[in-house]
Amino acid sequence: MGSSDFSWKLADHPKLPKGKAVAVVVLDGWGEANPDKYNCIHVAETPTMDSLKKGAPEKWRLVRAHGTAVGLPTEDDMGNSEVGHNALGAGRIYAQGAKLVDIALASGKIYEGEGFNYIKECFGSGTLHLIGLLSDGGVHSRLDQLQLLLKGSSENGAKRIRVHILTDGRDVLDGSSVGFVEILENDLAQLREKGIDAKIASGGGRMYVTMDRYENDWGVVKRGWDAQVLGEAPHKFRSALEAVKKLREEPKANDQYLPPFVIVDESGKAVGPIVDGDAVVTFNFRADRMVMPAKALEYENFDKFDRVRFPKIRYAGMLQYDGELKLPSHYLVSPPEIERTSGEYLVHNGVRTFACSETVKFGHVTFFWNGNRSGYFNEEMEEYVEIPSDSGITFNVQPKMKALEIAEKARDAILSGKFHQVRVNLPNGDMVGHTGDIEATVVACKAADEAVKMILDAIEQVGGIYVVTADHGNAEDMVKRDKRGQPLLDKSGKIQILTSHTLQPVPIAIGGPGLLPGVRFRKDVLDGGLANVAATVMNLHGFVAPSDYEQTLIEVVEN
Ligand SMILES: O=C(O)[C@@H](CO)OP(=O)(O)O
Ligand SMILES: [Mn+2]
Ligand SMILES: [Mn+2]
Repeated sequence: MGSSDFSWKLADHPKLPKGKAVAVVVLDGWGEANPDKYNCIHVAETPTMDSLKKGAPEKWRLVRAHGTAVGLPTEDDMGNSEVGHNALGAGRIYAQGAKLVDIALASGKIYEGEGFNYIKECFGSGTLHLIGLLSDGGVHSRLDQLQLLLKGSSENGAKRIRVHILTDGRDVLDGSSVGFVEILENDLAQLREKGIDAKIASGGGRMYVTMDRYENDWGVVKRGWDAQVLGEAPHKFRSALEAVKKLREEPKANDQYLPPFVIVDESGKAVGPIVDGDAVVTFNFRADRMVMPAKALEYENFDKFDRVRFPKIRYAGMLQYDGELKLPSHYLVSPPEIERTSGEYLVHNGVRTFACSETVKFGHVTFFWNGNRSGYFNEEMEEYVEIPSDSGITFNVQPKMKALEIAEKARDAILSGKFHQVRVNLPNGDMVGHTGDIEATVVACKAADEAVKMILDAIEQVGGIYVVTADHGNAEDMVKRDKRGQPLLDKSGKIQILTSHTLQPVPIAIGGPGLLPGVRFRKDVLDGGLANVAATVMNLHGFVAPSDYEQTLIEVVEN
């Protein structure tokens, strides 16, 4: 598209009216799967979502939410919130961080870029620190990418390397941290044989150390800072393998929540605090949980916690994590250039928007929805409301979370008549699903269903339209399965709980009194995915989507 002939103006839809209130509801972690006792959505009472399903195939269908449909490298990649909401909001499929990093590593271009050259300046006398999530989950980072980066950095001049690991257990099985540490230790030993001084320097569980998001709890980032930068933590070990093994012996220990630890030498001194003259790379490609640590590492003025020491370092992200804040300013791989999102188009075309979730998912319907961009496009036209999440708990103890409060805000926004689009994310299925607590996840799904009902009732009252969908699966399958779909048992005969997202498709339902009677899902978009939703929603606002958007899922037939 030549910039000179570009216009934000969307063409009028030939048949669909403007001005209707459209509720866009995203159920986080709500996939479609066979009904059995590990399908918490099936087990839970979900009368509202069940009633929507009865509208199939004209008003209810499934869409793809994983793999290449959302820009991930392969069909074995489960969906996640970042790529899911990016696709929902942007209406196109972008090669996502995971894939862009793969390409940059495979071609070696990563070592020629501005970011690597920037940090390389420190390799002469400083240490290269790599901070990130240690697993092969592929949601925030990938082990094989870390392995390539270690090898490539050492071949490109790094002589002293310290890895600060975050254990996972959320995108991969709980307990798998031990195996990942073994692999990494093995790689580092091989580097040492080549004369590179390479070690693990600190660690901790991802949900307790470093990887908070949307400013829910700066204490999480501080614990990481203390271990990684200051070399201070309540637990000290001589090796990371010993650390994870020992810390996992605690009753109820869990990879996601391991306490922070530092690795010390024989005299008890931390082996790798970050000091003046060092280079630091956060090797996660996914944005949300890296924005807060990136601020701590990069901002001269910072008041979220006492950093004690703010070392003069050269810091680069694997990607740039926030396009609006340009944070961090140096990065190894350019992020996907997600531009002209549906949110930006709609405000240019007079659509007033309200978006809401609770803190842990707030950025999903704002930041991710808008292409990893913080802030409003147009403050006059948009209102984003964040309901504070509970912090410092695992959500199985509060499975209802703030679903009701989110629904109330959405209801009030709909009834106020001030907005054309009211967009929410209901976190329960996902956040509670990640805890692996099946009973609590059933309660969570019921709560999300009740929230959907409240929003649909408000739409009914104002004669509006609803679109109910999800960003990826999670709660619909809580057990690891073999190739035939049978639950897998561990050595002691217990089922292996699946805390992660899934490869399942997700439902999308449309309806409401404002929907013209002839509107239905087309039959010719068989492989429809989340990226097809933006054009669909634009139609429901009375517009035709831009020609480069993925096609709409709906058509209007004469009755
Ligand atoms: O919690 C997260 O960071 C991811 C899982 O790693 O979940 P979601 O993509 O749903 O945000
Ligand atoms: Mn999600
Ligand atoms: Mn999730």
